[in-house]
Parts: sequence; C-alpha cells; structure tokens
Amino acid sequence: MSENRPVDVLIARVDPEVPLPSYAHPGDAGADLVTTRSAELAPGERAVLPTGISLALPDGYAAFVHPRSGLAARCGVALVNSPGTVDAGYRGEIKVIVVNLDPRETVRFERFDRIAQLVVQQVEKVSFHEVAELPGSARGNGGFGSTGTSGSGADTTAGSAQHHS
Ligand SMILES: O=c1ccn([C@H]2C[C@H](O)[C@@H](COP(=O)(O)OP(=O)(O)OP(=O)(O)O)O2)c(=O)[nH]1
Ligand SMILES: [Mg+2]
Repeated sequence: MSENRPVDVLIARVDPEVPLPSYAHPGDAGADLVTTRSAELAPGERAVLPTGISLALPDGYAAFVHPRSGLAARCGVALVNSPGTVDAGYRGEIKVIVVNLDPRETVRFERFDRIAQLVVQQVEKVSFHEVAELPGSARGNGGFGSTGTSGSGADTTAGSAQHHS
C-alpha cells in the first residue's frame, strides 16, 4: 500500500471556541464542520451558517463542503451548492449553505452541531485550447439519460423509472 501522509493545512479560528474539524475515523475522507450559530429552518428554508474556521490550502488543492448523510436521511437537510468549493486562495470564514428539504418538520441546529463535512483534494489546473471540432468518442453527444435507466444497458426508453405528476 502506498504511503498516505497527511497534508499540512494551516487553519485559523474565527470563533476562538470552535472545535477544529476532525475525522471521525482514520479512513474517513471528510472532516466534520460545525456551525457556530444556532439556527432554525422551516420546511423549504435555507441559511448560510458560519463554521468558525478559515484555511490556507496549499496551491494545487481545494476543499469541498459536502453534506452529512445522516442529517440528510434523518432530517432532509441538504446543501444548496453541494458540494461547495473552497478555493486555495480563499482566506475568509468557510460558510455552509444549508436547506431544509423536509416538507413538514422544522430543523434546529445548536451551536457546534456538526452540519457538513470538508473533503480536501488535489485539483488539476488545465489550459483550454480551442479547436473547431473535437475528436470523436464512444459516447459522442449522448447525455442526460441517453443510456437508459434500466439495468440492461443502452436503450431508447426511459427504463422503468417514471415521473408521476
Ligand atoms: O460552500 C461554500 C462554497 C464557497 N465558500 C467560499 C470559498 C470559496 O473560495 C468562495 C467562493 O465560492 P464560489 O466560487 O463557489 O462562489 P462564487 O459565487 O463563484 O463567488 P466568487 O465570485 O467569489 O468566486 O466562497 C464557502 O465558504 N462555502
Ligand atoms: Mg467562484
């Protein structure tokens, strides 16, 4: 197995009491982020919640703010811009744009509740080279369900999943 040494990332607390992001288990990809402000979200309501931390990511890295699955499954809480992108050059406080997608229940967050998780990744920089025509590929222009939705591979029907209105 290849060595997987942690990358050193500088972090500053905007809120002096905030717990630093931490991985719940050694193999986890996401480190949990908390809100420093309590909040109540009615069904359909969204809020921009502060996490109390800011980062200086190394050049060539970005951090992505992902939802927490438990919160999504239990309470219907999603991130509006999922995943949020934190640029390496961003020095401001990391914020989390939460939305309550539950049709009936209000969701309440207390100070220091874990609301999202931060995944730090290396990202490629590319240079874009304009051409008149792109090289061909097996997929071509097919997108948005062009391979169907059933298990049997490519077809022209929408498969068994249908939208009911
Ligand atoms: O969930 C998020 C997403 C972004 N950010 C911060 C870090 C990021 O570097 C900055 C800008 O984010 P983004 O580029 O997604 O937003 P924009 O609307 O394009 O703003 P800008 O014009 O500042 O790039 O906002 C957060 O704190 N949380
Ligand atoms: Mg931007």
